[in-house]
Amino acid sequence: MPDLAIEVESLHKRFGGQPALRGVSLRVEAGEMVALLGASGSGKSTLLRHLNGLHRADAGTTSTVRVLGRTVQQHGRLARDIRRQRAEVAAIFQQFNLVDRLPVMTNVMAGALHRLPLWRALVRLFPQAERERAFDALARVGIERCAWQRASTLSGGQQQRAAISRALVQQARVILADEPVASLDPASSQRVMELLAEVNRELGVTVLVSLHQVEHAFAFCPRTIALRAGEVVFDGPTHELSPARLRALYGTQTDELFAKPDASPAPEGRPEPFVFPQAQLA
Ligand SMILES: Nc1ncnc2c1ncn2[C@@H]1O[C@H](COP(=O)(O)OP(=O)(O)OP(=O)(O)O)[C@@H](O)[C@H]1O
Repeated sequence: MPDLAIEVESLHKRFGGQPALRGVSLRVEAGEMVALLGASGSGKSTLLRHLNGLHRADAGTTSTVRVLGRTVQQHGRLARDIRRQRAEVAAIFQQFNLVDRLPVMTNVMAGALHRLPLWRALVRLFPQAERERAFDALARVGIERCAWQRASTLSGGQQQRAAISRALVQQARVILADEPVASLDPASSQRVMELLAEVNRELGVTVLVSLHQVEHAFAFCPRTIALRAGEVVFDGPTHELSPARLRALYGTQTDELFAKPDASPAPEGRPEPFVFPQAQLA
């Protein structure tokens, strides 16, 4: 296994002439859990989408992306074996992770498609071993009872947990999670972040998770990379991101990075979500 899971060198991306990423460079070691923090429009999704080749960097730049030691793209050209590379990299989005009309189990087993012969994949005929793997993965995230429900009947938090189980079935070595908790209530957000941290800690999966809100970075990610207007403005231990430092980095956008206080209590047996004291922001 390579020491570096993710290497980005001088990544540039423009949309319609407007820069979205301006020379981003970063490295993530295998086994790290890193938060990608930034206010709306700072370039988090755009960066993540370059890591699995869903976006191509600007042609004519020296932009380079390597994941798990293999080149994903260079100078705006995708690697020829990009599909094979994606097999080891799972993407979890804010929503629309699942095919609504299919059972949860089928959605989760889709993580195994890259291991199946084409004819089995086409008719979705999954061997028993893959079914068992999928069931174990659902049990790990605590939604095995939903296995045969349509995906559309799951709550937002359960859908994210199903997406994590699919990543487990995929046997991904890197998880790129793009604001996976942005549309969830505090308790569900906490659970989804706990699960990502557990997968990182217990299975050694590298996790790069983009977050709007700094509280989750403090609670779950030892390291944070912060973006502002397409540039890395901080890369270091999360605990060094004091409110004063955030204020210096983000100015009037700082408030966007903190959760609004929530009156509803956390469910029994779960810790209260971390809330950074708002007073310190002033
Ligand atoms: N497909 C696209 N076409 C045109 N502009 C885009 C596209 N995707 C992103 N952008 C622009 O690039 C910039 C960065 O957007 P991006 O979605 O990466 O930010 P973000 O940090 O993920 O924001 P959010 O937290 O709101 O999701 C923004 O100005 C956005 O409008």
